[in-house]
Amino acid sequence: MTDLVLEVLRVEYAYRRDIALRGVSLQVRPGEVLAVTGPSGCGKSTLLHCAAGILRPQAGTVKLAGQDLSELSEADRTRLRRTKVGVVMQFGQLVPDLSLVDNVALPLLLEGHDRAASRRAALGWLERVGVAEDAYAVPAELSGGQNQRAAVARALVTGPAVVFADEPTGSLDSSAGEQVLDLLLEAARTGDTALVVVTHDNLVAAHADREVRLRDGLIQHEVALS
Ligand SMILES: Nc1ncnc2c1ncn2[C@@H]1O[C@H](COP(=O)(O)OP(=O)(O)OP(=O)(O)O)[C@@H](O)[C@H]1O
Repeated sequence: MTDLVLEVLRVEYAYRRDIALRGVSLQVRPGEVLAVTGPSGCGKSTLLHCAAGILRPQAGTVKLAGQDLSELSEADRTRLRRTKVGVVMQFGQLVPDLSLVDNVALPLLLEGHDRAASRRAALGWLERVGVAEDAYAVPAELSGGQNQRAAVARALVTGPAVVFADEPTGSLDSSAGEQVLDLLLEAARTGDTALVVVTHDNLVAAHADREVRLRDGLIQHEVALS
């Protein structure tokens, strides 16, 4: 039994002729915070999408919560993503027509939980991230910081094994960014949810346990930070 929540082994990914990853390997333990850094275009987002099971690498393997993604059917991959993975993107990417509470309840509803229980859990998470008073507003009525807090709540509501965050503070001012970062770090420190965060933000990287720096689709170096 391996004590790893994520294992990426010699992963390669190309968008037609544009090679984004040239054989990247990394491992993440439960509750660990890994920052993925590097210059624009080096492959950070592609790595995150491969690790989260959103993109299928052309070579190499990704094991998420002990399961080799290449051995799963599309339906099983989707199910694993829904139950074990939370995702936070730079601009929240909430469903625009749904209120915050319905956005956060959505992953639970998709898993077949009943509506009342899903909404109760969603409200609880909106409270924890500090936007409960905005629960019935739609994203366009709220600030980027409020939306991003709700996106964090949506990522955590299923109790995932790992949260993948792509520049989660990139669209926020520094105070809103720090609050969102604190919420993600708290989930890692207290809930054993690992966090893999792509970032250009030195503050985010400084809070990680480890930093993996990419360059031209390869790991340039890996640093233990704590
Ligand atoms: N959908 C796509 N189609 C074609 N090429 C792509 C696509 N997405 C990314 N690429 C290319 O793959 C390479 C890696 O891109 P990726 O977005 O993973 O890098 P990144 O490090 O996350 O960049 P940034 O910091 O600017 O977000 C780049 O050369 C990019 O142009």
